[in-house]
Amino acid sequence: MAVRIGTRGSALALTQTQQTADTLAAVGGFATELVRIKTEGDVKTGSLASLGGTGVFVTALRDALLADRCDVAVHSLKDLPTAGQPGLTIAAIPPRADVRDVLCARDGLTLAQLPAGAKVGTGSPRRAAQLRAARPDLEVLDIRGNVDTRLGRVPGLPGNAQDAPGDLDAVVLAAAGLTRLGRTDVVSEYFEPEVMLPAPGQGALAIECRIEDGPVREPGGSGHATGEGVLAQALAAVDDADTRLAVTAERALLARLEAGCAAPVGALARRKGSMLHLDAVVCSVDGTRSLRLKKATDGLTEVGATLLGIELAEELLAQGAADFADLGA
Ligand SMILES: NCc1[nH]cc(CCC(=O)O)c1CC(=O)O
Repeated sequence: MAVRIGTRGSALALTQTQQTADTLAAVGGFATELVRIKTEGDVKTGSLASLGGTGVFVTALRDALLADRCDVAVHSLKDLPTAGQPGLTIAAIPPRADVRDVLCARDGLTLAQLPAGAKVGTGSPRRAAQLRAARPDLEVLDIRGNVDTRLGRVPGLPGNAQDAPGDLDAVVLAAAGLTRLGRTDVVSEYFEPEVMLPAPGQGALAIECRIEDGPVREPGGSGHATGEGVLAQALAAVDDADTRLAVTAERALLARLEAGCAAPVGALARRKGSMLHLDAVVCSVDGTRSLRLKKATDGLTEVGATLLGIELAEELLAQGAADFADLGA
């Protein structure tokens, strides 16, 4: 019987779920079948920030797993609330894609080349704050919708109809989504993490399943003791230890800040040799205040990564991050 893989219906979700399904099928030697699940985030309109609550894209997929309507769900890790779901486990975190945010501007313009007053769209307070910090003279607008809808608002981007009207000069998106969709031709600039720190978990996927179907995880360890089933073995095989460590640190920071998915918080952990380095920024949404700190650890275990995230969050809080940033957003 085929392993049922739950997915949202957006082009990005379908693409990344299909790619993950193909990898699992190849590694595990079993058949897979995609099951489409509608989520609250797909149904409601209004700004993403105003939808409120974390995980609008996630709840329906989790419900489907718990109700045995699918066996596996593939999430964008940055959309996954830091609180786990009883009965489910993040069974695998595959190797991370490009973590950067990108500018998709008309006429191939870079951020520095956009004229004063140019309209830049993003639904993310984190991106808005870092954009405003870099270019206070821009008009940053709150937008939402799937990747194609956002790109469609910038006239003349590759892939948009020639005569399509657009109301924005640029939008900011994640490189990872565009890469998965094969749409990096719309990118006019890749933002290095020094300019814009990505969201915790950006560029990574989380493969979730019911606990009893997943690999048996070693608490405090960095690896897996593999469970019995073919699905558990395939999940353990696609898990990437360095990506798991990095996102563990980023998400521990977010959790300790008690910050929601729409909070103006950027974080990026990277392993270099025997050290795990974590950079984090907390901003006021108007871009006038920000606090950016970094910290490293040689504790390359999930416990070490978690402590790194908690300690850096506590340093941010001790220096007043909660006073100027709306962490509850
Ligand atoms: N919030 C929507 C979302 N969730 C994950 C991605 C991109 C892929 C990723 O970061 O893994 C996107 C679109 C975007 O931010 O451009």
